[in-house]
Amino acid sequence: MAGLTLRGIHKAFGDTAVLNDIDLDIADGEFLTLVGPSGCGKSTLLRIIAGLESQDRGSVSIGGTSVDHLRPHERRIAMVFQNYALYPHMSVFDNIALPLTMTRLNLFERLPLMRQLSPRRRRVMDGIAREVRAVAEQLRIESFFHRRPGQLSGGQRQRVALGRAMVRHPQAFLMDEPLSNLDAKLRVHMRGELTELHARLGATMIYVTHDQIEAMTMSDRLAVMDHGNILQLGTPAEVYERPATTAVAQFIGSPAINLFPAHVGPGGQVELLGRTLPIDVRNAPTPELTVGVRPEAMRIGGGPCAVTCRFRRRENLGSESILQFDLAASPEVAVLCRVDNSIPIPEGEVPLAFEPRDCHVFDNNGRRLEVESRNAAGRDVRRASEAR
Ligand SMILES: Nc1ncnc2c1ncn2[C@@H]1O[C@H](COP(=O)(O)OP(=O)(O)OP(=O)(O)O)[C@@H](O)[C@H]1O
Repeated sequence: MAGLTLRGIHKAFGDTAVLNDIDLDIADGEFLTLVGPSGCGKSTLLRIIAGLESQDRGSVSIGGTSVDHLRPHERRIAMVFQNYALYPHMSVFDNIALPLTMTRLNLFERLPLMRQLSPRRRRVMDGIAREVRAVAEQLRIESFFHRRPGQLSGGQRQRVALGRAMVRHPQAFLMDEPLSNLDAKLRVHMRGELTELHARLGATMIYVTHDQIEAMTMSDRLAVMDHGNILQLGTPAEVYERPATTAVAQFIGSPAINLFPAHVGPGGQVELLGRTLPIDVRNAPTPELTVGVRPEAMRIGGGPCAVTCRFRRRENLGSESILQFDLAASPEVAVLCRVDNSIPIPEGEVPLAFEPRDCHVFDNNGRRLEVESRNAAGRDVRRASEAR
């Protein structure tokens, strides 16, 4: 396995730039996820790493060596796609063995007629069969070696596609939304399997998804992308706890973060919908602010930090519910609150409270401010300085 380095990767289709000078270092054995909304450039970046697309500028290195001049199959990286890309007329065994038969048998030896006649072919195929079996055991797919892809479930097909990637012992795995064709239950199962596989193989994996739950649960680090830029690179916890921009805050976290318009009050504190919050923003670069509070940080009830809302509807998730409210002052602003199901459904106008330390403050350009806030007892709970 190997680490990867991307430097200044730029790509445009016609006049439209889809990747803007991307720099990224992926450590050997790391599980890095490219996550972001549809069309932000994730797949294009992956295809450039694989050599399936060429960049306009910049370079890709694998294991410290530039691969810009190499064709896809020479880069020794394996790509797994959402549509599996299996050959429907071939058995599972033949699909997995294909990368090995293509490189180890010559054209003549690949002819069906030669199966019995060439002793060298038999020897090579015995070796290939051993390797295919070893990979299949890891993925628990030996029992359907003789089936065709059409006779498998989506999860089984995805495992076959993984097997075909693994058998090549690539320097890195590139995965483009590999679970997106599976139903919800199978996705959860395969998430676990992929995480275990990564731990077992110690493989470098670059994974593309627009599903932020996959990104949060599987990755060592996330690169959150938007409009061809990496907005933030960090561990799932860092990105969730300290989103660098409003766009990252909105994309990471489910249900999505609540965003409220606010500004710097006369005393240099956050003023939100007529209330002064004990959060020092004297150093904010713009007077207009946005305050984000995650639905799980809001509770029904009053307090020094609260917004008045009107109950709209409840989404029951089993043990807990997402309650949707309209902001009383601006009914077009939806406010979400994640609560335990033991809490009675509120009626009419209710206050929703939160702690100052749970507020994410952003300037007018959507950039995070590291702020100083005081808790109810008046103690400082955060230091001030700009995050980026
Ligand atoms: N071959 C192409 N020709 C022209 N435009 C393209 C081509 N491939 C991709 N694009 C455009 O480049 C942008 C980025 O596409 P890309 O597939 O990388 O996005 P993505 O983040 O992977 O999206 P999704 O999550 O929907 O797969 C999109 O606007 C897309 O329409």
